Amino acid sequence: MLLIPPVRFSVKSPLILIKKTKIPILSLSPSSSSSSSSIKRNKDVSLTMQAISPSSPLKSLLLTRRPLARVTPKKLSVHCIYRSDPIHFPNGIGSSRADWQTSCAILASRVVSQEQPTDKSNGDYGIDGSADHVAAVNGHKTSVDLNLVPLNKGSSEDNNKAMKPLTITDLSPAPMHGSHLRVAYQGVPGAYSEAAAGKAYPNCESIPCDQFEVAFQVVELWVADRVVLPVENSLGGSIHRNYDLLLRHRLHIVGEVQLPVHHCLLALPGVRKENITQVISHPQALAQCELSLSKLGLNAAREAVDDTAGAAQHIAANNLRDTAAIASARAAELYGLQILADGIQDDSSNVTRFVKDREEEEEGEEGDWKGEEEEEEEEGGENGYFSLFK
Ligand SMILES: O=C(O)C(=O)C[C@]1(C(=O)O)C=C[C@@H](O)C=C1
Repeated sequence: MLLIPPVRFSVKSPLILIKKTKIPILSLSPSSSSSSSSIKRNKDVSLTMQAISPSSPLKSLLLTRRPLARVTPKKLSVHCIYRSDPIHFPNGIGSSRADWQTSCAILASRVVSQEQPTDKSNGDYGIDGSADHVAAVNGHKTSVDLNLVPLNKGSSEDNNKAMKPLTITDLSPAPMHGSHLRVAYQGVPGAYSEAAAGKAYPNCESIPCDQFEVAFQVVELWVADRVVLPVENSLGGSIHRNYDLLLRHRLHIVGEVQLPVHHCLLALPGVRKENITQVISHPQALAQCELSLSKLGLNAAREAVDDTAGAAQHIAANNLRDTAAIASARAAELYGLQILADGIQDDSSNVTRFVKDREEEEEGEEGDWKGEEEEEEEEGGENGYFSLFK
């Protein structure tokens, strides 16, 4: 797993950005009512995904449609500012993925061209360059707009890209194996789900998402290749909400990984147990440490938040000197907190079971990814924790 280098909290939050992206309006449902939609169009028709960071992981993807003047297809590139390099698609097909994205941009331009304003006074997008943009179809003059991709005069390189037709390989799902597999998880860096992603897919590029729903969507939209999500804990039992999500989405379970969960009580440096009036964490983590918290003599209210590392991050961001978080030692390191107590899970063999999902396979594809799991088992992958659900 490509572990994200620890960031000091004072440093601007790490971002993953989709820059100046021209992508088609896919089956992206504006299902979230979140007001903090992360994809916006700028005035140059770009879609911009902003602020995917520990403080603000990948959020629900909402598109707003506006009248558009002109579309110039460009490549999609996803950047994480922990690393200076763009995300590469595994097994050497980076260029074909880029081509796919360019091709999608062509489709997008066809969609958005239907929204183009009727003012063509600048003659910008007529294929023949004429201002009134009258096209000939089958020898007949017609005033119907053909919605053609605009040609950049003088730029044959751009035009070649724009004219490239889609092929079957452009439509194949994201590559499966090797390094830089992109794995979505719910939470911020330091969450146990991030650790599970790294255990399930060593060398993967983990993608934090603020909600499980978003983690599912990013796989469906090929922003990520996999999602890893907790379904069961040895103390807390089944996580029903995630089973529901599995039923609702077109993702397929391809394996499981079990993660020993070792909780710590974290607070700002210098804060003592006696100062703590509130303990915040993921509800599962609170449940898994209930007895230990009492034994520690903490006279503190419990408050549930979205994920354990998010709790640690919240304390650091808001300089909360009366609040402690239950989270991992890695979260302490990432957000500059001290460990007040270590190993506070009530059961020393506290284990959470995560499943690995990928987009549902197309017909005829099954053999490939099944082989992938079998291969991992043969290699003793995940210390024998893998099992197939199929
Ligand atoms: O909050 C996190 O760090 C998570 O990864 C979620 C989660 C869970 O949903 O059960 C994962 C493992 C632990 O059991 C506690 C919390």
